Amino acid sequence: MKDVQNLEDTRGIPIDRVGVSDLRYPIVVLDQENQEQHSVANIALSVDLPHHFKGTHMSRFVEVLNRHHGDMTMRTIPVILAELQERLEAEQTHIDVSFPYFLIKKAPVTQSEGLVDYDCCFSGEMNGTGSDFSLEVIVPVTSLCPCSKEISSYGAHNQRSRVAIKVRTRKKPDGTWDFVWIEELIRVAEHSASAPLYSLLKRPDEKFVTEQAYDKPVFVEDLVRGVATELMADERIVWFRVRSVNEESIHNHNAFAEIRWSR
Ligand SMILES: Nc1nc2c(ncn2[C@@H]2O[C@H](COP(=O)(O)OP(=O)(O)OP(=O)(O)O)[C@@H](O)[C@H]2O)c(=O)[nH]1
Repeated sequence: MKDVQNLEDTRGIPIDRVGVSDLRYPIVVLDQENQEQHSVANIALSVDLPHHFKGTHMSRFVEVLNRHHGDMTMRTIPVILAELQERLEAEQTHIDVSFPYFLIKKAPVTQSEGLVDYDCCFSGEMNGTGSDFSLEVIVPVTSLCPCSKEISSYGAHNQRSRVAIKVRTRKKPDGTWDFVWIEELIRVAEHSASAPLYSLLKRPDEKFVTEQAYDKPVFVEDLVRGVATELMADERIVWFRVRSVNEESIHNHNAFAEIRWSR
């Protein structure tokens, strides 16, 4: 059977990234409370393709993924990237693993438990000079406007905000990266907000979070500065990007702010 992918291409045009995307796959990630958590990821795997190759070997991406049975951590991802380099004879390999992470949240007064979902993404890259890993968590929170509260006789406009925190951690002497839990980044975002979000609130809880938000008004600028302050003080973090988008309740548009920083 002819191997078309192995034919030569004569146009002299290398391809930066080629591979598979939107591959839905069951994964297992580390969970601070329960050791591990099962989820379903949307995965993209790719490699670079030198100009003289007609095509990459797409089936091998899935073969490599299958060998790891969905075990997705900052320790297994470099191994997957190295295997992709070898199986696909590639210089550069990339992986993006996007998945929902669920946290049991206890309501502030009744302690009623409910699950809140957080969009997360592990991204990894490996090339001839080294490797890179980043973790991103998008944390929905409440923000209540300081200006609205100050100028109004009563009430203040408030809304849901999505705080996206993407971090890179310090590389240790053994070549692995310092570890940061998803839960830690969720807490950092919630510390900067007017109030956290919950899935289950009884009336005493609703009263609590309503007054909690009113007592802690924050601009979108305060949200990102609060996160930045905490991450800058964390020696494990060597780079971060924090971006908050407020789905403004008084406008038909959003407010946003972003800080990028490296140590
Ligand atoms: N490079 C490339 N492959 C494609 C494209 N469309 C489909 N394919 C894939 O080509 C794959 C088969 O090629 P290979 O992965 O090389 O399969 P193979 O040659 O049997 O396996 P190896 O011996 O490991 O190379 C199929 O799984 C298709 O998904 C495309 O546009 N480009």
